Amino acid sequence: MEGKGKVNGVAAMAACYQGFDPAAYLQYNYTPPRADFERKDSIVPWKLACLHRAFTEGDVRGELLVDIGSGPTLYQVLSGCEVFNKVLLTDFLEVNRQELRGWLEDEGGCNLDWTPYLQHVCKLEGRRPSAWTEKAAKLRQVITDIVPVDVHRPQPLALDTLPSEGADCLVSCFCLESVSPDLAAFTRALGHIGRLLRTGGHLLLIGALGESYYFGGPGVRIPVVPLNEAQVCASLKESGYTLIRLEVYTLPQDMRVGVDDVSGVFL
Ligand SMILES: Nc1ncnc2c1ncn2[C@@H]1O[C@@H](CSCCNC[C@@H]2Cc3ccc([N+](=O)[O-])cc3CN2)[C@@H](O)[C@H]1O
Repeated sequence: MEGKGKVNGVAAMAACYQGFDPAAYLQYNYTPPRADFERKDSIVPWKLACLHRAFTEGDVRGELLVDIGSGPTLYQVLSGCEVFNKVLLTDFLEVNRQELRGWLEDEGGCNLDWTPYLQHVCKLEGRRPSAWTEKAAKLRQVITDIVPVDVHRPQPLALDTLPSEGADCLVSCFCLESVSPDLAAFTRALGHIGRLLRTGGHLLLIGALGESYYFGGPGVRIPVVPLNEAQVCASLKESGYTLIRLEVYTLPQDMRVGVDDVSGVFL
C-alpha cells in the first residue's frame, strides 16, 4: 500500500500545481506586509539577512549554485550570485520558468518589481542602494539557465544538466514541504537533491514550519506536509546531511494574512 500511496500522493501533488498562478503567488507572499523592507520583523528582510550571512560568513562559495524549486522568485540567489560563478534556476512548472525568463530578458515581462529586493541586499552588503543596477546585471550574467526539476525523481534534473562532480551549493526555499504528500516523501526528496551536491557541498534550506496548506492562486489550495523543527533535523540527518546551523523565525500575528497557515520559518 505504501508504494501505491507514494505514486498517488506525488501524482496528486503534481495535479494540484496545474492551477498555480505566479502573479497571485508573488502578490500573496512577496509584497507587504510579508515583504516590508521598513519593518525589521517582516519575513522577507529576515530571509534576505539569513541568506546574506550564509553566503558571506561561511566558506560557502564556488563554481556552481543550484536553486531547487525557484518558483517565480529570485530573492533566494541575490546574495549567492556574488560568490558563485554560475547560478542555475529550476522549477517544475513552465509558467514559473517563463516568469523567471521574463525578468532575465529584462523586457518588463515579469509580475514583480525586484528593485526593492536588490536595493535591500546591496544595503546588507554595505553598498549604496543605487548599486542595485550592478547587482541586477551581475545576476543576469551568472544565471546560466532555467531548467525543469522534479524532486520526487531520484535524478531531479536531466542527466546532462550538472557537471559530473555535482553542484558546489544548493539552495531551496519553501519547496520540498510544499510538494511532498507526507514526511516520508519530504525525506526522500531531500535525499534526491542531496545527490546533486558534490561531496562537502552545502545545502541552504528555507522552509515553513507548521504549514498544512497554502494558496498558489485564487481558490488554488495546495496541501503542505506540516513540519516541526525536530522533524526537519531528523529528515536532514536521515538523508545524509550534517546540520551546521538552524535558525527559526516565528511569524508575528499580522504576517498571517490568510494565504497559508504557516506558523514559522526555518533556515
Ligand atoms: N515535484 C516537484 N519538484 C520540484 N518543484 C516542484 C515540484 N512540484 C511543484 N514544484 C514547485 O515548487 C513550488 C515552489 S513555491 C512553493 C510555495 N511554498 C509555500 C508558500 C511559500 C511561502 C513563502 C513565504 C512565506 N513567508 O512566511 O514569508 C511563507 C510561505 C508558505 N507558503 C512551485 O514553484 C512549484 O512549481
